[in-house]
Amino acid sequence: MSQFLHYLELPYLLQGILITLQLTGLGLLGGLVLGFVLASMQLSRHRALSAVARGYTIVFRGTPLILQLVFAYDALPHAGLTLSPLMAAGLALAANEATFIAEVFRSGVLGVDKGQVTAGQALGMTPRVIMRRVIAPQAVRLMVPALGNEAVTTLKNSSLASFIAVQELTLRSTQLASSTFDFFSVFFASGVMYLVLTGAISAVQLAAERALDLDRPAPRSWADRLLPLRRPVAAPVPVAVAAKDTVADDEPWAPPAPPEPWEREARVAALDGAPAAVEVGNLHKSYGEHVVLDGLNMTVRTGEVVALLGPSGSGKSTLLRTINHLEDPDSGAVLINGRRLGYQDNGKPLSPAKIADARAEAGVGMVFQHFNLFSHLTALENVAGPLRWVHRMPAKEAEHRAGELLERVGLAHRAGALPRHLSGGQQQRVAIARALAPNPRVLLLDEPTSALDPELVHEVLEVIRGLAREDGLTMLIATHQLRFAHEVADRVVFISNGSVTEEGPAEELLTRPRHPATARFLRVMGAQSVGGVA
Ligand SMILES: Nc1ncnc2c1ncn2[C@@H]1O[C@H](COP(=O)(O)OP(=O)(O)OP(=O)(O)O)[C@@H](O)[C@H]1O
Repeated sequence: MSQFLHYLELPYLLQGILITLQLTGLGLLGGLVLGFVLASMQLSRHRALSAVARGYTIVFRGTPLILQLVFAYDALPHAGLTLSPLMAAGLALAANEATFIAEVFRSGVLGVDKGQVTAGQALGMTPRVIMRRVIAPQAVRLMVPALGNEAVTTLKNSSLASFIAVQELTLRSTQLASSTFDFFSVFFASGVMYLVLTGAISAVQLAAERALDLDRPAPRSWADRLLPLRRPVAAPVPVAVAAKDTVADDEPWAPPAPPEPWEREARVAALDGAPAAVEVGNLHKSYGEHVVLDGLNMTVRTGEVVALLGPSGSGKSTLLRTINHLEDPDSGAVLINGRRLGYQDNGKPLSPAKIADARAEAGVGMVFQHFNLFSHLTALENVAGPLRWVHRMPAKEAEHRAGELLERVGLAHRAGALPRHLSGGQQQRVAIARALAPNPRVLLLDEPTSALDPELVHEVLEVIRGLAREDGLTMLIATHQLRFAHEVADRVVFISNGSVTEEGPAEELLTRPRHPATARFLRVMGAQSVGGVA
């Protein structure tokens, strides 16, 4: 036992630990830098870069590290690069680790929900802003456990450097054991030293995971306070505001009646002669052989609310995404307030960064079926963030506007909540507030209630109804809610087989369809909804 304790504090072995740590640091830092480059190349749109990175990965992941160590130490001098044993081992470790770390980076980036990236694009964020504000913060959280693992692996792999005579802990332990013949005590002490080192890495990993944990409770001890990156807790909100979100049990919700004929007439008169906000001309879009939009034409006037109906798979989402240039059309044109989004004046497509700016300028807001909120941000940050990052609004002003909009959708009391702590209806209301924040001229809503439980549908419809009736916002809404379309829409456009089958005033089309396909659709959908349309 005394020998074991003696070895634990023997300077010869302690210096070995120092060299092990240097080697691990070289391997890990080099691996992180090279891994980042490799992951970026693999994720790049340029096939040549991606192919080079994959080739590198195949070679360095598919050959033993020990061969790579020997190569770096013995073969590189023939190519004119002579390195010390420590540097050669560090280089080999870094080159090998990089392939695994690149996979960690890549899976972290790919692990972020694609819907959030689409939402970022729709909000006018450039690819760089999306990477920095949406993907990276979430990818880092996904990557920490795997990176901790890689750090431990690098530390253990550093022992292979003994093959090229690097004086690290394993080599020194072997030398000591050979000279003292006290194999058990020496290797036991060496094992304990490795355990302390890997334990320290695990502790750092756990601390990082905790620091990045969005659900971390408020700090209770001084140690908690040392951890940075805590999410701010929203200030309590007056009960009067909080009460807005709840519906009393004894007050059953009933859908409001459709507008009176005079109300409809007043709206028709108000819209008469209004300029076109969205013009879609001869739009074609196919996915491979599958033709989704086949020469579709339609117009939405400023201030008009148009309900887009059609069977499942008829291309409603594709149309909305193409209007906002989230999809490239194969041919045809989309004009937003008279301007073609996504193209230069000479007809050439804009770069992704320029498209993002054009989107922000065009003022098209979008609400998605699955909400697509940024899951690492609170409700308030979801609304305020894009105002700061895209529209350069000062933080205080952005938060103030976000607070107002959350109050408007009845969610001021949930401003500090993460999306996963909100119900589906609440998430969709936050998504609507986020889309409204930059004051869009046109709002596209892609089946905003179809992912919601039936009892949550009305709270979202109430908000949209308010936008149509009180704010006079131009809206194009893909929906299966016939009663809602009847009540809110000025006009209904029915699409099937990639083009407009029938369109007309909501009242007329929903109650007296002319085309058999529309009549069939309304019969099926009407039978599914309680009470049908009327
Ligand atoms: N990225 C894609 N790649 C291949 N096919 C796609 C893609 N996006 C949509 N589609 C196909 O295009 C067709 C139209 O899809 P879209 O989502 O636009 O229909 P929809 O009318 O919105 O349907 P739903 O009412 O069910 O949401 C579908 O057959 C769908 O499978």
